[in-house]
Amino acid sequence: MRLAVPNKGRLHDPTVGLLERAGLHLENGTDRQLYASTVDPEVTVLFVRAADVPEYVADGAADAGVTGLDQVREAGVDLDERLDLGFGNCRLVLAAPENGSIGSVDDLAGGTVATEFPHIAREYFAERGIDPEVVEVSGATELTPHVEMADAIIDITSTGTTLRVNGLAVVDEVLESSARLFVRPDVADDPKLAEIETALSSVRSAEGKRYLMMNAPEDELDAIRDVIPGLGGPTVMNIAGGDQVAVHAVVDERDVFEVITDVKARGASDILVTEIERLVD
Ligand SMILES: Nc1ncnc2c1ncn2[C@@H]1O[C@H](COP(=O)(O)OP(=O)(O)OP(=O)(O)O)[C@@H](O)[C@H]1O
Ligand SMILES: O=P(O)(O)OC[C@H]1O[C@H](OP(=O)(O)OP(=O)(O)O)[C@H](O)[C@@H]1O
Ligand SMILES: [Mg+2]
Repeated sequence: MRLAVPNKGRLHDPTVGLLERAGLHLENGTDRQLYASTVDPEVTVLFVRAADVPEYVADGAADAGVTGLDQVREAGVDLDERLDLGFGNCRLVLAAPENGSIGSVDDLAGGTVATEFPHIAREYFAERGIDPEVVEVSGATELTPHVEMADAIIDITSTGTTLRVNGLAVVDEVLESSARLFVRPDVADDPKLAEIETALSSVRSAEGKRYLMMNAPEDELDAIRDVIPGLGGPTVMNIAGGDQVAVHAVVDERDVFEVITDVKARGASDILVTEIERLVD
């Protein structure tokens, strides 16, 4: 199974980090290398531009890939989306100079729009029954309205800083995007893909969770159970030769503070909190 992942840019580090945490350790991936083997001899990673991932997968050079939904929509290829990976969250928006003449999509009839996403742009305008000229640029799109190249842009925004410092305001949202695992439909049932998917989603499931361990008086167990909002209830183990039990539970990170206070008040001791790398349901 070949997995195409971004070789640089915003999605590279989080993708490699996710593969590592999922246990798919890259064996020989260096900065300049374009492919790497992994601990699984059946899984190879290809490093390509985020924008090229959809084509690599669709053409069969790779079987699955990680990239933004925006890139898959722009490529116009037919891929199955399997997992939202929880990073690369951004919005593709139509934006125009603040306080200018473009206040709605319709104001762009007969106008010009600059974008790195011409395919998405043309589709978006066609759905709205207008046909502005779409000018393709390969970066610094936010500049184009200020040099009379375009009346508006369709570009990525996340914090909104780039739009703001360039005096642009959002006119409409075109697409909400994030990094996802995409596969070619004909490999959808491949058992290796299921393994990769389980590994990646186990990392996602563990995010924001903590493993809590404690000793507790056996006769307080019910009271302690009541205050642990665990995943399917805590695991309880007898400790030989005493009236204490060991209680283990998976708890939401944001509940940990309160749970510790509550279990301590019910006699728990030796409380340990650890991070969880992966959680396979
Ligand atoms: N500001 C952002 N916040 C969150 N995600 C983003 C942001 N900008 C881009 N992305 C996501 O990351 C993907 C890749 O963008 P990135 O900027 O890393 O590469 P690029 O500039 O298109 O390509 P390259 O660096 O190879 O020239 C985008 O398609 C989008 O899904
Ligand atoms: O809303 P913000 O948080 O400001 O993010 C938006 C900016 O991020 C991306 O650019 P990037 O930083 O990836 O630079 P690039 O143009 O070189 O791709 C995107 O093209 C926007 O310009
Ligand atoms: Mg970019």
